[in-house]
Amino acid sequence: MRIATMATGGIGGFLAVRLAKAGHEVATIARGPHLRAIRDNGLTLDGPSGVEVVQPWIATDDPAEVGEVDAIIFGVKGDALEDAAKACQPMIGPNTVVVPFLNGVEAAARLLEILPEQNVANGMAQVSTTIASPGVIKQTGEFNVFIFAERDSRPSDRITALRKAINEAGSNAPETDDIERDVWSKFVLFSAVSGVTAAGRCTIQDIVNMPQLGELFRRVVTETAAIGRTMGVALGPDIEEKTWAIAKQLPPTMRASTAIDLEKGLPIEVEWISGAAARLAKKAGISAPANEALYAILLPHKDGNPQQSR
Ligand SMILES: NC(=O)C1=CN([C@@H]2O[C@H](COP(=O)(O)OP(=O)(O)OC[C@H]3O[C@@H](n4cnc5c(N)ncnc54)[C@H](OP(=O)(O)O)[C@@H]3O)[C@@H](O)[C@H]2O)C=CC1
Ligand SMILES: CC(C)(CO)C(=O)C(=O)O
Repeated sequence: MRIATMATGGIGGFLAVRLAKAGHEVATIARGPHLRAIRDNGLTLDGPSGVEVVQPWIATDDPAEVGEVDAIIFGVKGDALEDAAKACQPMIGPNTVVVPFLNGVEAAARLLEILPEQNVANGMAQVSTTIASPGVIKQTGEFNVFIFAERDSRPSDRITALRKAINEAGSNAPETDDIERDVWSKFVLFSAVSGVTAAGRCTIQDIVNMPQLGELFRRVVTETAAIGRTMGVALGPDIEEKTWAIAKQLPPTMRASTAIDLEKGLPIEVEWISGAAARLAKKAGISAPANEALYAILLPHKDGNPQQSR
């Protein structure tokens, strides 16, 4: 397949290495020192199963150099979505599928404001990866699951082809019969992991061990699940308990990317996580005080602290 990563950070870079290794033509869209390092030294994935290096089919900051592709792995931080969507237009043909893996529940709808309806799918990722240094993607832990589908979850050849490519490349892309439920299920978990580990400057272990943090976590989970249900998402009746059980199984020292970015003084995706929960709750006419409080606490740090991140 011809696949582009827009862009080539934690999500795009991980899949770019796996898919290029498996023989696909992968175009990596990147910029600045990261692009220069990919061009000079290849793209490296440093993970628990070792170090892999690939030379992408094309590495560029100009999607026009790539032309039409079969699929675009769409992974940028929430605030970069609109610019990235506009920039990737030259790679989109009538049957190109654009799969967003952003955290939150609004990426597909936001893409639809910019890209043709026929091109936009929906997805979510469970993996822990980051750009460790220019040209190098670091994976923490073994888990790497990518769930995606057409927005209405109907089967399609292009989704089947991309799933097959990702599965054959050694990652995990299971089928789903309801992508909206899956995106929301991750949001139920992530709104709590993100909000509490970032605002509490704490780990999963602290949440599990400290009753006060555990209580806050469970309140966020309950609120976010209620928002989803009010919006008509078919979340299971036991998602609250299941989410707490999942939290207890997460690596004890884990924190959300939001917490890690906050600590590094980088911009954080608060608007698309705690902020989205607060905003969607208001729209649905229900109250979400825990999400609102976490949003307010994190909001001053939304744009990061450039002095700290230097
Ligand atoms: N990484 C992970 O483990 C997971 C991430 N997610 C979600 O996936 C999304 C993507 O995360 P992740 O991949 O980690 O993010 P990263 O910050 O690692 O990567 C995003 C990359 O996109 C680049 N970029 C943004 N806009 C453009 C553009 N217009 N042209 C070229 N490059 C661009 C950024 O470059 P620059 O630095 O120059 O801006 C950066 O290199 C987020 O919503 C995240 O929450 C979800 C699950 C797991
Ligand atoms: C919690 C995790 C690592 C799960 O994929 C995540 O999505 C993030 O921190 O951004």
